[in-house]
Amino acid sequence: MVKKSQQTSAQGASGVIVSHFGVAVEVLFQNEERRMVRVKRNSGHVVGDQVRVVGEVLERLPRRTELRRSDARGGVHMVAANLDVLGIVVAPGTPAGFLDRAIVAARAAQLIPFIVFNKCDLPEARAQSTELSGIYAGILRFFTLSAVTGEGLDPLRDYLHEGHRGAFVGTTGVGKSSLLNALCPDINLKVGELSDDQNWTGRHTTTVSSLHALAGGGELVDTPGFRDFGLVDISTTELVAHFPGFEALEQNACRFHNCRHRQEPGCTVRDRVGSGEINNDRYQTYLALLTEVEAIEEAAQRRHWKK
Ligand SMILES: Nc1nc2c(ncn2[C@@H]2O[C@H](COP(=O)(O)OP(=O)(O)OP(=O)(O)O)[C@@H](O)[C@H]2O)c(=O)[nH]1
Ligand SMILES: [Zn+2]
Repeated sequence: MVKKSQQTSAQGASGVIVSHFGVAVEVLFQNEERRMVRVKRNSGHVVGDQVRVVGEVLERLPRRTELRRSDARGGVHMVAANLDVLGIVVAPGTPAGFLDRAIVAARAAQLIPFIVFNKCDLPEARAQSTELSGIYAGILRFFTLSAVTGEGLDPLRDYLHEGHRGAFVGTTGVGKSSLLNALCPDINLKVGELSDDQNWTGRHTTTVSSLHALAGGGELVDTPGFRDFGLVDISTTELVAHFPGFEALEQNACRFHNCRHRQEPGCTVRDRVGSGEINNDRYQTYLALLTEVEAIEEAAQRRHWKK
């Protein structure tokens, strides 16, 4: 009997990268087989990459989406490929502005964002979750839950079971790990098993990132290196195109195609704020964020000119 993976070895067998150990990746093949394949450090492969394996050579197939992060020194790193959705996790006390930025960044990366308001068991959670769901629940999926007590987890499970592949982002301490553990109980177990394999993982087991299939459908990517880092900075163009609250705006609604919706004549956004169709609070939040993003862009330009 020739195994299916051997039959297809000439053209290569295709699969998806489900774990990354720095010097090796684990590939899950279409026939459900799993195998480790060595890669060069910084080879550019990430979890979620669709690959073809010929012998020991990995060929990466084109990506649908890319999730990237920036580090403290402004470097940009790829986190995961081919995600569909991005769960933006907040909890009581999350700084205002984080949500809008994260939503814009997700949409710019062609991921569908959804919001998880975690720690709803805390007494101070109620007022803030009501306020945020009032703003966002009409715009995107909004889940209020507690990763610790399990309250409110089922609607999120159902959403993921629709077949989405996603990951969670959020500031430190909002409960991303707790949420992953609650949704995929096998997560700790898996990491433990793999770290016994010293030949492949060596000292680098702590940086492993992995893709987990949920029993009822859907997949979640655990991205340990992502926890403390922000999403890649957004540009003014992305902000204008993706700000939550401006969804109903048709393309080229304003007189100028590159309208920033501030002072420009013929600005449909300002008209709609005037008529109440666009919420004024949302508009003011947009203007504040626009000013901030412009300042970041100008500072980057100045650094560029000095070089
Ligand atoms: N009360 C309450 N506490 C929670 C909940 N979820 C997480 N926590 C607590 O919040 C703290 C941080 O949780 P983590 O899951 O480590 O948060 P994280 O977002 O992964 O944090 P980083 O790894 O630093 O980014 C822990 O003490 C958790 O026990 C929740 O639903 N309710
Ligand atoms: Zn405008």
